[in-house]
Amino acid sequence: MKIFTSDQIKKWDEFTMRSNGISSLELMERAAHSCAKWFVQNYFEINSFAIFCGAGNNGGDGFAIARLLYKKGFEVILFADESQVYSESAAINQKKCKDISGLEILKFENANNFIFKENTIIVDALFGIGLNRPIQGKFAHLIQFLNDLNHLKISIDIPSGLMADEMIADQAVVFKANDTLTFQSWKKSMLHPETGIYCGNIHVRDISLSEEFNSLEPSNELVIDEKIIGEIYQPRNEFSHKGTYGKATVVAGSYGKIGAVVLATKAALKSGSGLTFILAPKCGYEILQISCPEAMFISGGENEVVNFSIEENSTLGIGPGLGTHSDTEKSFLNFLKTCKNPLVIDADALNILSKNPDYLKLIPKSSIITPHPKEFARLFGPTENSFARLDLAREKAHELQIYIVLKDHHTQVITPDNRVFYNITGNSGMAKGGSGDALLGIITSLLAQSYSPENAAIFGAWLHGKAGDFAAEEFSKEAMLPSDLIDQIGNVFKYLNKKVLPKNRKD
Ligand SMILES: NC(=O)C1=CN([C@@H]2O[C@H](COP(=O)(O)OP(=O)(O)OC[C@H]3O[C@@H](n4cnc5c(N)ncnc54)[C@H](OP(=O)(O)O)[C@@H]3O)[C@@H](O)[C@H]2O)[C@@H](O)CC1
Ligand SMILES: [K+]
Repeated sequence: MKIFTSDQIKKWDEFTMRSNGISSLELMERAAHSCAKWFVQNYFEINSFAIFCGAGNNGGDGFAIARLLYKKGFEVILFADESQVYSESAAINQKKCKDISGLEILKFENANNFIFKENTIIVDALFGIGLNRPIQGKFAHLIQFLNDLNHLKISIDIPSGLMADEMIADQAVVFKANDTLTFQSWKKSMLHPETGIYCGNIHVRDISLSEEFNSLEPSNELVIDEKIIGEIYQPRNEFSHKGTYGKATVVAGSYGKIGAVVLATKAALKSGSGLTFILAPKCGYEILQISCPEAMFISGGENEVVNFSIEENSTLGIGPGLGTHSDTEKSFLNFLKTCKNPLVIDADALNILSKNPDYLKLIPKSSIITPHPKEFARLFGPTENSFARLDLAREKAHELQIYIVLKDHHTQVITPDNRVFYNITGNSGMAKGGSGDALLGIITSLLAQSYSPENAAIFGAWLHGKAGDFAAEEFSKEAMLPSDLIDQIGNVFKYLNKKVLPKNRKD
């Protein structure tokens, strides 16, 4: 799914109106119906809504939703500033509400003294993607007041105070929603931690904006959806053998950190590589042979990996629990000098590379590195916020001609040609030591199976998150472990074959 800027979304709305032969008012009605339907489906038992409407088309949506919910028998109260100059469509919808005798429109100021019923849902239709400056004055007071209410809060299109594609100022006032019903596609600000925190759960509402515009309009930022995954995933060929699915080698571990090797290896095995090898120190030999009997062990030293004797033609994932011992560092750097094929690099291998900017030049072209924000900062320097971090990652991915999998709540896969793929699977239950080791194993395994580096990174990030979601469903976010995530990889492949492929395959 492409991510568009607010200007592009406006063009998309206009293109749709022209090509469908409908007015702005009709498109607004479509959007409002879609939201009203969601409210009925999800909150049928709650019959009270307080809807706050601004002067633009977002406010227009609010008025139209109020009318639709009222007509369905819900109790609705509207708050608006009657002195504001409404957009054309908002004015028409405001008038339609005024004409309904049971639908009261109160002033914003009245909200302070209004007694909201305990189960009233607060709906934010103050500002949408037309916000063009920080919120101040009476709107800021109103939003602060609403944020302090202990009620369920839902934003229409985007929480008021957020711009679709920009970072917010330090002291910005933003409506803090539990859920956001956004039209047609994700907005960039919903995917970054500093701004996404205001959105709650995102529900993308399909309002049938033009498919033609969507395919023609360029965007180098995308959300990894199931359509993309359906196109990447290659189901296994029944007439195949273990040689068909490549050789993956996990290069990892040091004394006391053999668990990281187990996790990375198991994740690689579960992701389908034909042959899986482990290059680890001897101290982990028994643990690894017992916990990962399907993998073959190659000794890389006594307590650390100091010898990169790699199985021929195998794809390497390097880093988990590797340690940064000077001998490990020396042999890793020497190995890199001879290495031409793309690698997957994480954790301590990244920490070694961060010691000297010249080391970065040793990374083979088209390799995939998987830093978390702290590792990223060690490698490339600090940035002010996640938007700036992404910009720097784009610069570095291009300069080094590598793929960067920037781990975050919405992990970003950045390609050497400046595209960004945001992952929307995964959850906070994965914020635990060991999750990253599993990701390295998954991506290495996919790369070994001849997925291109780009597809291995995108598919790997998605698969990892989806397995995490399945694990959270079964064990809770708190109790789920990275090993539970690995155990769910099989269910994700089953899901892909049953649910995703039939929808997305043309052949
Ligand atoms: N038919 C369609 O196109 C459809 C559109 N849809 C909906 O429309 C939304 C976009 O609507 P929009 O463009 O009217 O912008 P919106 O955010 O409602 O308000 C902008 C107004 O606020 C003002 N303003 C800006 N910043 C301000 C500030 N800080 N403090 C105070 N005022 C500020 C600005 O006026 P200004 O003061 O800049 O002259 C302007 O009056 C979109 O998110 C979706 O919900 C859907 O219904 C689908 C169909
Ligand atoms: K809003």
